[in-house]
Amino acid sequence: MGKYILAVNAGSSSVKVTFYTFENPPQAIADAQVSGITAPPPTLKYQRGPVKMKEELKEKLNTPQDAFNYILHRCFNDPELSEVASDRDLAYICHRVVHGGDYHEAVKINDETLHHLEALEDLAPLHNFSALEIVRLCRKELPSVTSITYFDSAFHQTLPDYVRTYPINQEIAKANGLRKYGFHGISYSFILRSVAQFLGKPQDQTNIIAMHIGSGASMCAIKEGKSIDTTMGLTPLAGLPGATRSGDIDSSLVFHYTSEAGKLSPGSTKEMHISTAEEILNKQSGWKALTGTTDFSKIAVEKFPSEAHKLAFDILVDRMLGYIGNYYVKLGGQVDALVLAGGIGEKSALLRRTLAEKCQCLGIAINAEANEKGPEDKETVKDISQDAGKGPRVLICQTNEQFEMAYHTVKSQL
Ligand SMILES: Nc1ncnc2c1ncn2[C@@H]1O[C@H](COP(=O)(O)OP(=O)(O)O)[C@@H](O)[C@H]1O
Ligand SMILES: CC(=O)OP(=O)(O)O
Ligand SMILES: [Mg+2]
Repeated sequence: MGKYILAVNAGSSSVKVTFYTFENPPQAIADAQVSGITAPPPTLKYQRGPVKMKEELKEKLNTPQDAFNYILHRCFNDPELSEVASDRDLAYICHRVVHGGDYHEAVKINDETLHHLEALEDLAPLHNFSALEIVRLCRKELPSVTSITYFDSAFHQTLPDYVRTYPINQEIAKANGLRKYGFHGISYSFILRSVAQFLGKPQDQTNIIAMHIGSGASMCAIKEGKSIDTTMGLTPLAGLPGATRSGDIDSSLVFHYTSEAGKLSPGSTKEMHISTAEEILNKQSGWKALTGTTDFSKIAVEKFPSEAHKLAFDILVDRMLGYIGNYYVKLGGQVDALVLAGGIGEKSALLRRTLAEKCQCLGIAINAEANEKGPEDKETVKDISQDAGKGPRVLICQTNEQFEMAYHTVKSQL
């Protein structure tokens, strides 16, 4: 069996891949990311040891599967990365799968488990299809390597019944699996472990309000190490707005938006069925619809380029504040920290400052300089609070979903 782990995080517009050593904790030996798959030309960011590069790709990569295949062969053929040159060098491939239905933990892929996961594809076609295409590709091209799927939803299996249940006909709900699942759980698991360690507390005594704010954004109330509420729902559409997602809206809105809502969208394929309503709310909304950009670094700037940019920023802040208040109360005010993670949470000092200013009534204050500076490259958790002790601390956590999967893979084999 090979000695390395390949961890794959496939999104709709980007694919992130990291190779790790099989040791505790795993060490990254190479990291590659292709983004801009939906807005060509795609770009590759590649890091091997201290060497970092970024290039625009001439290749046509239409899907996350194409991007994964490209990255895999590029790494296998890189003479400077001779440790991983073929499937013989790999012990496991870990895949992030967003929707895991009722699965509580990761599963090894075989005919039966793959079949079960394929049955879930219809519940979350926009999110699961690409990941499963990559799983299928790995089984075909790298048949000697075991694939393990990790689910974003698994962390939220602890949601109480009254949180996970939608008030609709329960027979229909049960028959169709219609409940709140919640996502970004691989990230929340990384955040919980890292923050508990940073605070010097056991995980089962740690209470936090965690925020994973990237192109998909969500929040989670963690009480004594368990998810007790989260903003996403049956699918990642619910809760906060994102780059192209509306987040919470009145569900009847979509029938006023278009009479085609229930019809299949032009983006559907033979294998992947998406309704026009899903397409509009997942792909044509969010801050892209408001401002024309999916890049939040163009929105969260001191002098907003337009009223529309300011509105997009204010909407995100408003929705986040709503959930902070909600979760603060649900945690009985016993909150160790507000934790910001994800591309935006980790990089936008303006967002953090604005939230902190508006949460002063909870005893929250941040250190302006620490906030502006943000975390160093290898600093997993950074405390940016001003007055430790008065209210919850404010922390930045540089989350890492690929690491989390590799870490659990090593741990489960020890
Ligand atoms: N300095 C910054 N300020 C605000 N947003 C930023 C900054 N740098 C990066 N981002 C945003 O982070 C987002 C990507 O976050 P990430 O968690 O990597 O996303 P995902 O995994 O969902 O693709 C993009 O919207 C990007 O514009
Ligand atoms: C669950 C989800 O929204 O994932 P991402 O942020 O990677 O799109
Ligand atoms: Mg992500």
